[in-house]
Amino acid sequence: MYHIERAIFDIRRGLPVVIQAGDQQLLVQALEGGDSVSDLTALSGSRPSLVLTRHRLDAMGVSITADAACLPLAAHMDERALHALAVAEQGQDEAPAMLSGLQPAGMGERGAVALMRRALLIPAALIAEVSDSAAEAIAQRLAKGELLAVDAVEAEACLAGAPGMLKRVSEAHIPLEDAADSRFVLFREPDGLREHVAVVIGRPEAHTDAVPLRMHSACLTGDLFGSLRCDCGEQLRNAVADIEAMGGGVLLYLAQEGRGIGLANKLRAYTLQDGGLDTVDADQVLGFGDDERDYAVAVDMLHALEISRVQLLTNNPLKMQALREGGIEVVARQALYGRLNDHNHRYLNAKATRAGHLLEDVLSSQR
Ligand SMILES: Nc1nc2c(ncn2[C@@H]2O[C@H](COP(=O)(O)OP(=O)(O)OP(=O)(O)O)[C@@H](O)[C@H]2O)c(=O)[nH]1
Ligand SMILES: [Zn+2]
Repeated sequence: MYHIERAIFDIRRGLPVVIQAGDQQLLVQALEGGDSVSDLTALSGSRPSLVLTRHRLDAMGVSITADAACLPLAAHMDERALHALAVAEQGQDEAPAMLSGLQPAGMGERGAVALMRRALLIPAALIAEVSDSAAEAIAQRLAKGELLAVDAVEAEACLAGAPGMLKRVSEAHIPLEDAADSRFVLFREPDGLREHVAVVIGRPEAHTDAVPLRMHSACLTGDLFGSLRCDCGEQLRNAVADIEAMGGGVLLYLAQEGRGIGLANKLRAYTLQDGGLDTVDADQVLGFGDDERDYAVAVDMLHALEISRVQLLTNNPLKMQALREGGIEVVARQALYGRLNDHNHRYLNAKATRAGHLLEDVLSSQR
């Protein structure tokens, strides 16, 4: 894991890393850099390919069964065309004509996309096989520590986290406006990349039955700034007040900004939504699935807090399912709403119709 986390930092800085897939060596780079194609061509001695996810290809009208596919880049393809293919910031796509020659992604290519996802970048990768003529120079750079090499299998597994390895780091009493007796407990994932907070309200252990629980995914725009595009800020505050009124419980504040795609990608998705896409389609155009969140970390936090039976404050059936699959007993669900407004009603409608969220009550109040 040690190499993987360092590789993620290099990738986020726009540097190439080597992925070792069997006896094949691939150079991998994110798309968010500058002259990445020419740099990668020079370094590898071969022509790069672009790895795109099934979701991204689907959005361009190409259906594949594998998770990702690889497009050899034509010599004339410039950075702008590449970005149109992978990033889609311009909105709907001019891309399909450029998609001939797709090949199934191998282990190395899949590992590359997993690294991009974990790094919260666009889930597409530039990739080039290290040619015989470049092998010696690459070996020297690896030996000097100027380049990092990671194993393809480890790269592909980097999204799964390390169950049971979450570190409880620090805690403090933080009186909240709606819940004066609150304690923030900070947890850090073993690779050091993400931190999550459990807000322990009152004395959850006093519940002899199920502990009131909110699992809240971070939303900088809504939680902190009161963005009207979503209902997160109000849900967050209402959850604290509800848990206090229920006699105490826990709110898990999870580092899953933008349903796990990260803030940079959420802002891209918002721009695509301004062009007419709904919240699910916008994520798909960027290359993501309907919901990229994994709640294993929440299950770990509950284990650390010795909580195994909960009443969950949510409208999202996937959260209940994920907890049950993680061995937590969800004995009841309580709805949790924010207010509808002119800016968020399309978002909430899409959550209900596309993602199965239980929002009938709040949406029907507007009809
Ligand atoms: N990708 C993406 N994420 C969004 C958008 N709007 C809000 N979000 C994110 O969606 C998540 C919402 O989190 P939650 O409120 O915990 O979860 P939920 O799935 O709405 O379910 P409940 O609130 O529990 O019913 C946050 O991470 C937000 O940042 C959007 O348009 N696109
Ligand atoms: Zn939000």
